Amino acid sequence: MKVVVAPDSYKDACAAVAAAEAMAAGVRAADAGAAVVLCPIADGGEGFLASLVRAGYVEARSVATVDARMRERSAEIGVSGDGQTAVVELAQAAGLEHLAREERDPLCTSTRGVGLMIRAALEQGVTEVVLGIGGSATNDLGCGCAQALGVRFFDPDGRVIEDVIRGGDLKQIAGLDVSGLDERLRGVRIRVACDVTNPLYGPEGAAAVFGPQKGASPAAVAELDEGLRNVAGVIERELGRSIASLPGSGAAGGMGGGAVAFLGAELVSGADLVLDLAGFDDAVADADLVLTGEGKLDGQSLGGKAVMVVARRARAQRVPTVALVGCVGDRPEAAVDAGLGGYEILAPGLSASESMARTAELLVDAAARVVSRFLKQR
Ligand SMILES: Nc1ncnc2c1ncn2[C@@H]1O[C@H](COP(=O)(O)OP(=O)(O)OP(=O)(O)O)[C@@H](O)[C@H]1O
Ligand SMILES: O=C(O)[C@H](O)CO
Repeated sequence: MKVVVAPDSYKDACAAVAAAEAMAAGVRAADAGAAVVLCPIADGGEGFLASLVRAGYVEARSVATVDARMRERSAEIGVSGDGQTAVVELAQAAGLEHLAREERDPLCTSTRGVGLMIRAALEQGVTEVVLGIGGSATNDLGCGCAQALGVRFFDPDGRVIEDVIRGGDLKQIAGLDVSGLDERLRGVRIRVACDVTNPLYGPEGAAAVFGPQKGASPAAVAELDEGLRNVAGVIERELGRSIASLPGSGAAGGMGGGAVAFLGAELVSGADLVLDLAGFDDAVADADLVLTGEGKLDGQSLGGKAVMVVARRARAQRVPTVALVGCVGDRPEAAVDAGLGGYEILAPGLSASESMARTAELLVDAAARVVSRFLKQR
């Protein structure tokens, strides 16, 4: 038999790549001759590139960039085997993890380094850029990134802002000009995998929800929120694009919205993107079964959830999907009604903490159980 294993991460318990390896071991324990294809899933945040490299979807190349406080640093981008697609992870440049606690202040940080990495990707001659965003130290709506790629911003007196734009500068922006955008971006498709679906501003927006973890005080949050609102208005007026309530617009301090407005990017589910890179649809075409999974399966907001994306794509080729889950929340049957073939709880008898500590090992057993049952029923 052939099984495709495509788990999400089990938050706080097991990374997606390790989960996929454990599932594969379980499949082989039940059927030594089984062919197994591993397609672990990742969201756009920190670790996006590393997991795509580990999964073998892209190869890492070293590039020069700057961190959120504009200090030079070396980072990595990923390039696919055919040289057509580059993967750029925002957190490699503008990640919060590169700043010491006292350096964290989204009024003073910028996504300039992300723009430099996109430039490096364009130098490789790719036709597609996949940008993973999240885990940022920034709240600049991607203006620093756009500036590095040729977008010009103007102050209320109509003067070009020459300094690198940081979160604290957003409220001064009164105009912009995208005509100087790097020409190589034309004809390059940019897709953005966001780690969250928040809108740009307001109570659920980038500054209010993620500003504090980046070091913003309540006053700074209010200032950043006002800045995001201001630039969204400028974008709407000058580019005719409304980004405020796009889901994911508020990811990475507004980088999601900025990528759409300045770079013509599409915001997509990380799961769909990763499955494309992994060649999931081709792998499923002649498969008998798909295994997916996550920490907790519940019936709420099933839309963009990785396990449901996997189930939908497998079902389109009439291949059943079973989710191996640590535990269930509210109404897990809703997932089954929405197209999941079924779910298997790793170890219903164990306490949550014990189950979490032993996730990888329990995944081997659960995958073996599901496959044995599947073979018996055939
Ligand atoms: N092995 C496990 N056994 C029991 N519970 C687990 C296990 N692994 C994770 N969990 C539970 O699942 C929770 C995380 O759920 P999940 O991995 O689905 O992430 P999420 O953030 O809820 O959802 P999503 O990744 O879809 O955004 C953990 O906080 C924990 O309560
Ligand atoms: O970078 C951030 O702001 C968070 O990870 C949400 O995207």
